[in-house]
Amino acid sequence: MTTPAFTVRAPASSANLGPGFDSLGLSVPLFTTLHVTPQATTEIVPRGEELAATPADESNYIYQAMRLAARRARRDLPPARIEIETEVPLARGLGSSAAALVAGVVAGNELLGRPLRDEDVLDVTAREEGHPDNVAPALFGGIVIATLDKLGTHYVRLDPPANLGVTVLIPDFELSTSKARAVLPKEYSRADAVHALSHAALLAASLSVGRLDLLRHAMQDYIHQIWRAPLVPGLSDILEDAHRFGALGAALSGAGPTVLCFHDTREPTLPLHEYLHGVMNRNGLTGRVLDLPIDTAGTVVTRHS
Ligand SMILES: Nc1ncnc2c1ncn2[C@@H]1O[C@H](COP(=O)(O)OP(=O)(O)O)[C@@H](O)[C@H]1O
Ligand SMILES: N[C@@H](CCOP(=O)(O)O)C(=O)O
Repeated sequence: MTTPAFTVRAPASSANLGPGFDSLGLSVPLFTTLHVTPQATTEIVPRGEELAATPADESNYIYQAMRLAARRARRDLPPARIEIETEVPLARGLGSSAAALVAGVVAGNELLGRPLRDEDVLDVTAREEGHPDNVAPALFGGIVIATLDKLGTHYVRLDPPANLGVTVLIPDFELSTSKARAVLPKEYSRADAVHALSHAALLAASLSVGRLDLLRHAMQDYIHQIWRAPLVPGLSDILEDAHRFGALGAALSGAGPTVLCFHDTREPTLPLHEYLHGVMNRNGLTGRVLDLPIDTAGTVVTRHS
């Protein structure tokens, strides 16, 4: 590969964290990376097995995202060679589409000489994807609480509390976000609404002041996980039992099928890994279990001279 003019690196994200449906998420250090070189014609080069099925032409989601930046800036996108790599598994609930969207909009903005501010990038990407709980952590890193409504996108970014780490179980099967949204009810009772808003508020507050002891209670959710559980074998068991193996709290990551557990980084995670592998085995699944820190950098642009 010739040296690109610049590289954009956007992280994966874990959305919802239980009750924070469409509003609360965090970023983890698995990256989608774009290497961009201005040249006379546009060339899209997806690399690696994970991206083998993604198009190598202008219909590629990342190129479409770059054009969104140009449209927002009312400019034409200059032609470039765009090489795409990713460590984010697609359609597993780790925000691969948000990482692609954010990376693309940031790359388009960079190619245009940065006419858009971070707030514009957030607004464009949140409107496009509809899930600020993925795009805001992918853009800013850390833990983000965000709202998206007709007044725009508003957010607060938190640095992760000390000693808080993440363990993810990433099954080998794909589950598209649209399929996992289609199983959700259209309406909820007042009791469900009160349960969700009180637990989401407690979760945001607990994360902001480092009350790790409250996470397990605060992460209870009846808005989306019970409806999605039939699509994710073993999820209900993990939500019920993971605390007995060291998890500080557990949730479906995004729309699944990945499951996220919080752990205390001062404690061994081997019992949790053994438990999670056991759940997969009992349900006839294969997959990976990884310990990850919470990413704090968000999307990073590196210029190569
Ligand atoms: N790096 C990428 N390049 C092109 N398309 C991508 C990339 N990452 C994700 N996508 C698109 O996003 C889809 C997955 O989005 P989605 O179902 O929302 O799951 P996820 O939870 O991974 O975001 C993929 O099937 C693919 O169409
Ligand atoms: N709040 C959304 C989040 C989807 O996240 P993804 O990583 O699965 O794309 C939802 O729960 O539908």
